[in-house]
Amino acid sequence: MTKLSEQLSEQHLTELKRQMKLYVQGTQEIIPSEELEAKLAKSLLENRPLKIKLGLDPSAPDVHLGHTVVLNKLKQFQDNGHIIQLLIGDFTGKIGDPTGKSIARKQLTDEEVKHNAKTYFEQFGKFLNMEKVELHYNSEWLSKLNFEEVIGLAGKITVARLMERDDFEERIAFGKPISLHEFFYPLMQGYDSVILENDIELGGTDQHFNVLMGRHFQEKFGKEKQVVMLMPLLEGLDGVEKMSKSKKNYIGIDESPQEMYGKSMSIPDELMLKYFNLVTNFCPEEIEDITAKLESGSLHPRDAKMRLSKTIVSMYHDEDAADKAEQEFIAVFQKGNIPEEMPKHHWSGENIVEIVQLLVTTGLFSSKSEAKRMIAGGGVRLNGEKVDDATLQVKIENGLIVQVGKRKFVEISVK
Ligand SMILES: Nc1ncnc2c1ncn2[C@@H]1O[C@H](COP(=O)(O)OP(=O)(O)OP(=O)(O)O)[C@@H](O)[C@H]1O
Repeated sequence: MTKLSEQLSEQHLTELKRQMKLYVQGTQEIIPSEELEAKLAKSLLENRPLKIKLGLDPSAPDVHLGHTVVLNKLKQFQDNGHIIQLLIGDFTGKIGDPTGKSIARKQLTDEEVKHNAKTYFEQFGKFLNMEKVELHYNSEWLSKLNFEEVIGLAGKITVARLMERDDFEERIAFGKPISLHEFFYPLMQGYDSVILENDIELGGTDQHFNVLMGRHFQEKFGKEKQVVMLMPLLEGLDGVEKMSKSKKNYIGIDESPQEMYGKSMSIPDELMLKYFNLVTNFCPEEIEDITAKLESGSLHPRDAKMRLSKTIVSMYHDEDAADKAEQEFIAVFQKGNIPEEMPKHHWSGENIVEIVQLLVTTGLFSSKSEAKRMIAGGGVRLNGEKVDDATLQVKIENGLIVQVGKRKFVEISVK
């Protein structure tokens, strides 16, 4: 217990414990945890809300479930009366955040930055009360620094400290260039915290280096140091890589109920509990219950995943849409039925064709060898019948339904 918390009333102490428990839940790392407790204690004593910063690189305008991991944590703070500061890195966006990239990112134009930022705000309204959110653009202060001030800022950090960043180390090791301006990215992100005087900065664990810069520079400028809270990274549909727009392994929060449901059903079983933890609002007891039932075998993983998928759809659409998406999924994939609507392919070739050629011509595969592999794996059906033979000659008929895996369908139409 900190000294400050000793000055708290019983009521405040209970509140402090409640909030600490909430914020710690699901968070991967708090640097340092005792400072978070001290800041919360002070906030209760002085009846002053804390300021929580989230920095956003405006190069990714589509909010996906990965982003919601940090957004849900922000919402907890907002629900408890704290102030959310969203910082759009419009100035830094022009440089390009090198995090996780082995080459320099392309620089964005003013228009691109503005458009992307606007899209972010619209989508964040699904989580946060935007009327209470403070919006900041770092061009407000960064574009005003003169060269002397920039040199002053650079004098407050060593090159060795900047070189600790993994992707810089990697690029040097592989002989790839790093431009000097890229070194300024973490400096600017740190300086944002000096200006915003935020108490906490939130981010995914991939932001570890950047958010620590805020602590470093606030101290150098004689300010109270921010606490850093890092959220675990949510893997995408492939189950391996971080969910990310550029990796195309994401579930966007603006996607249709059917798309969202289908994509959620395709995540690997091993990731299910992580998704329950990070992207739903299930309480720890409910998740423990699901875990125990899965372990004992009394809950089938498919049923648990259906519950997850339905929850995700109802969070971003509504219960009715979630029910409908589920019913459709059951009809199509579990009973082996085919959907009412599917893409049509107007056939203009021979009326007898080899199955692999049919799969390539309809665009279901880009090569015959890929198509052959799928047939060998039992993933191709014609009018619901499994195809075992990759040399099968198919008679083209109007209304023929070609199916690949559980979710891809094409209907052939012949004029
Ligand atoms: N898959 C994820 N899991 C958890 N947090 C994430 C994930 N993707 C992004 N975040 C977090 O969301 C915040 C905003 O991220 P940012 O705008 O840099 O997106 P990004 O990582 O570039 O996304 P993308 O790779 O899809 O373009 C950061 O704190 C980042 O760590």
